[in-house]
Amino acid sequence: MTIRKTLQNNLETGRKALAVLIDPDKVQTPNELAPILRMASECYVDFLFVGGSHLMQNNLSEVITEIKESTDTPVVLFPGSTMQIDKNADAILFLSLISGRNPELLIGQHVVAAPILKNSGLEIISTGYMLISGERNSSVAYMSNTAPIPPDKYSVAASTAMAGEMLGLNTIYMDAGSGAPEIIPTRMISAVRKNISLPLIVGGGINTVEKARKVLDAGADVIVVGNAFEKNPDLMIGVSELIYSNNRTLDVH
Ligand SMILES: CC(C)=CCC/C(C)=C/CC/C(C)=C/CC/C(C)=C/COP(=O)(O)OP(=O)(O)O
Ligand SMILES: O=P(O)(O)OC[C@@H](O)CO
Ligand SMILES: [Mg+2]
Repeated sequence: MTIRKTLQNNLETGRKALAVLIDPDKVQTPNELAPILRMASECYVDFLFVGGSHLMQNNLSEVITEIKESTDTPVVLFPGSTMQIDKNADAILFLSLISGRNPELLIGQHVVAAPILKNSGLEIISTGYMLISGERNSSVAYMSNTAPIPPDKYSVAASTAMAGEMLGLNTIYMDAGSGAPEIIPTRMISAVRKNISLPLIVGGGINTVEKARKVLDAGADVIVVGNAFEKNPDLMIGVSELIYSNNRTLDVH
């Protein structure tokens, strides 16, 4: 089954999913990934997202090879640019930065990437990527040269997601930015959830089980955790149990 289909089924059944974000820049040699990959294979992890807003090292393909050697969990590229395409992954979030007004990130890089992706064998998951601002400027906001949506503008967020759905995108990804001190306000997540019927991915600043619960309860279908697992891989146990306990209840019925 494709990842798109899995996400669509999850939306219909109420299943939730956990994506662990691996930043290739945070490892000097691929074997440094061992602790996080071991933890991910022991926990209930649905996807491994791989990418960064800006990569300093040219090690994406090595990192993906290492991941593929140690786990069957689907690897989904989460690219900051067209340079982050690797056909050994399973899928790619084909991000269009719909919260911004930078044409390069709305459609420009997509035109460049399209012929390469077409022959890559990667599953393409078109994704309306929405940055939400917090008290700190995120790497993505800076790198993309775009203004994120203010955290109290719920109707702007909902309308942006609705437009993404009407344009035919497969998913919406709301991101507070990597390492954000606060998660996206739950009222904003709910406002988006109520107005679209696409799988909703939410990430940025999820660094406790309680924050993960809030984001899931507000309506996220997939939560993405990066920084917190890099600092403390053991946190994956609690967060994945939260997802598992939600999904297990659904299996019983
Ligand atoms: C069309 C293709 C193939 C590429 C373009 C993709 C687009 C439009 C990207 C939009 C903007 C962007 C730069 C997104 C990057 C998102 C990302 C991988 C964030 C991961 O977090 P970091 O911001 O790297 O975290 P750290 O600051 O912790 O390193
Ligand atoms: O690193 P964290 O804060 O978990 O963020 C994950 C991801 O949504 C960033 O783009
Ligand atoms: Mg990074």
